[in-house]
Amino acid sequence: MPFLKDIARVADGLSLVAKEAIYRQRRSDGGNNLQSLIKNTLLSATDLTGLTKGKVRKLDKEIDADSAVRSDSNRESVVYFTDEKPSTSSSSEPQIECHLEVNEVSAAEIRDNVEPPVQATGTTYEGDAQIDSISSESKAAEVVVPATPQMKSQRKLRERKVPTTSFSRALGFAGLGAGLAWGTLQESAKRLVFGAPNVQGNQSAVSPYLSEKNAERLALALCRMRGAALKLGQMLSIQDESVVPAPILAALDIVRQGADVMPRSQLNQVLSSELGHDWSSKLKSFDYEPMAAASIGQVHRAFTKDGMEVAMKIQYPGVADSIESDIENVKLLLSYTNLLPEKLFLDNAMKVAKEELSRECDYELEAKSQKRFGVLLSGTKGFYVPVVIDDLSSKRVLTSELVPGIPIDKVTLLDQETRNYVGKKLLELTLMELFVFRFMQTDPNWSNFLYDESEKVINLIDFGAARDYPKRFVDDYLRMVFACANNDREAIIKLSQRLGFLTGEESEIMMETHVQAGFVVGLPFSKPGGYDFRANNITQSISNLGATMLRHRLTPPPEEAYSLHRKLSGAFLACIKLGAVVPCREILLEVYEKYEFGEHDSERLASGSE
Ligand SMILES: Nc1ncnc2c1ncn2[C@@H]1O[C@H](COP(=O)(O)OP(=O)(O)OP(=O)(O)O)[C@@H](O)[C@H]1O
Repeated sequence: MPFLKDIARVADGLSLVAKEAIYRQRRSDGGNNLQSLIKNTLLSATDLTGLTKGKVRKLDKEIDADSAVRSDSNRESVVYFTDEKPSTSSSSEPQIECHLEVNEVSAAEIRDNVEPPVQATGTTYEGDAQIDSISSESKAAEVVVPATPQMKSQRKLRERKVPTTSFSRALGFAGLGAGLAWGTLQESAKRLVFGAPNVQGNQSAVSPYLSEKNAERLALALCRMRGAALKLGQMLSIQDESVVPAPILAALDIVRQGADVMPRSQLNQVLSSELGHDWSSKLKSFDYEPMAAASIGQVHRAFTKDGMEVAMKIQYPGVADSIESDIENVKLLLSYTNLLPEKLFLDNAMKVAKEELSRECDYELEAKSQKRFGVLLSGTKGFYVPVVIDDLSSKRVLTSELVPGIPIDKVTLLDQETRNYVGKKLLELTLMELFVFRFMQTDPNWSNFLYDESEKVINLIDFGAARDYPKRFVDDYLRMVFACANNDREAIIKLSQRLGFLTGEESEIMMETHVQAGFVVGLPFSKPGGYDFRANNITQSISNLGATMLRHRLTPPPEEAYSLHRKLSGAFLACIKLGAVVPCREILLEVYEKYEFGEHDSERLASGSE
């Protein structure tokens, strides 16, 4: 009785709204607020379900959707500050002396000529359907996330306040839940009358919950909510269609086109409370048009008093305090949709996500990691970490030297030699982080690597997800990578048990699938000479095996694996995207030969010796 189930879902969604209303009523000091409460509740709910409100931003620069070229003729968003009149007002608005000076064109602006003006960030992983399409060099740049026709058009970015209180956020999720349920009911009714769409293998055809409209609802709500839910969505997007349904992946693509943008008043409030009311006195100019609207914060270009061009990452208010509840709300939504496979061990993934997100919201920690990476990589050719500007940074604002460069997906437009070089550097960096520093930036989002062609340098940004790995884990992990590279079945099983990927009680099919997955991952490292990432569809094979493992595994992966595998698969996907030819085995051997295994287990596995 799917129809009854849908009605139950609507009821669930509405009961979430009602629950919030009752909760709010209990907290309020009487019945006076009831009327406005009901009004606000309904407004918030319908606002999020309809998602038609909000001020559409008048961008200074228009996107040319095809060429992604932006016109820089109008820079009204840049505000200039003078020495004479530092802002001392108690209001959050900075003192504005004059507008509209014309900046010199900087390297970063040149870079922006190949980027949309407000760049959404997010984990730019591709599902297998897209990886499939990379079969030749010429196709390397054409990979796109599948989007429904409705979604393909560029979404107009909206200027909308971030819901900051836990109440308004919970209400947002409740509204979304009700909206999704209502959408499901509508879709079910449509199907009753017109019949279900007959698209083979398309999950949206199977479940009315996954209609295109609902996916769009979900995406736009995430864009408004921002924060943990959005980040979680990005994390989920690493999964392919066998795990996360295609319409949801397509919805996440909308999200990547740009989260909503904070209105100026909210932005000024954050800047004042974080850097003091005189924040503008430390700057020559500040561009209110964000360079990027990310999940946790938005990034603005500015010039310091001494003329350094900087990127200021400003956190959306409230997101740090609502991680826990946001994730619980997402979990509720997911479980009531009943869409994700049980063996995803969602609870574990959510727990890890909570920890990662709280770290990512702490920009002081990120600044520390950024500085640490700066030191670690200072002697390594080909990489640069921008300097942190301490007196313009705090727990919720992070200011760094602005660095030029194009993100990895744009490097695909450059020649083969350059793509090989960038692919090689990315793989070197990944192995160095894990096996040399034991400290890794675990967010492989392509726009976190900005390639500066003139210097042949990859500028590294975004260290929010940087973390240490214990020596013992890294020791065994290196042994396992080596076992995979050498097709050593026994060692793979032994190490997988030691690392906690297997319990030893698994079925034959699970064991075999696990070993096969190890062989596939080890393939690029298995033979000397350049490995051509265009030649084999690693991710397709892994995904097929992964689907089997999801059905048969007995234990969730060790905690370290979530971030590590995200990063490692990101490095592979980047090489695939680049269509690069990379001497992977040589890179691994160099690391392996210099590696000093810990005392706890000095045994080198037989497969480890060359
Ligand atoms: N120092 C910098 N120089 C140049 N561009 C920068 C710099 N810092 C940030 N950006 C731009 O802002 C975008 C977002 O920055 P960043 O990745 O640090 O934010 P985030 O909130 O961590 O994003 P995410 O949603 O990926 O976690 C980057 O992709 C890049 O385009």
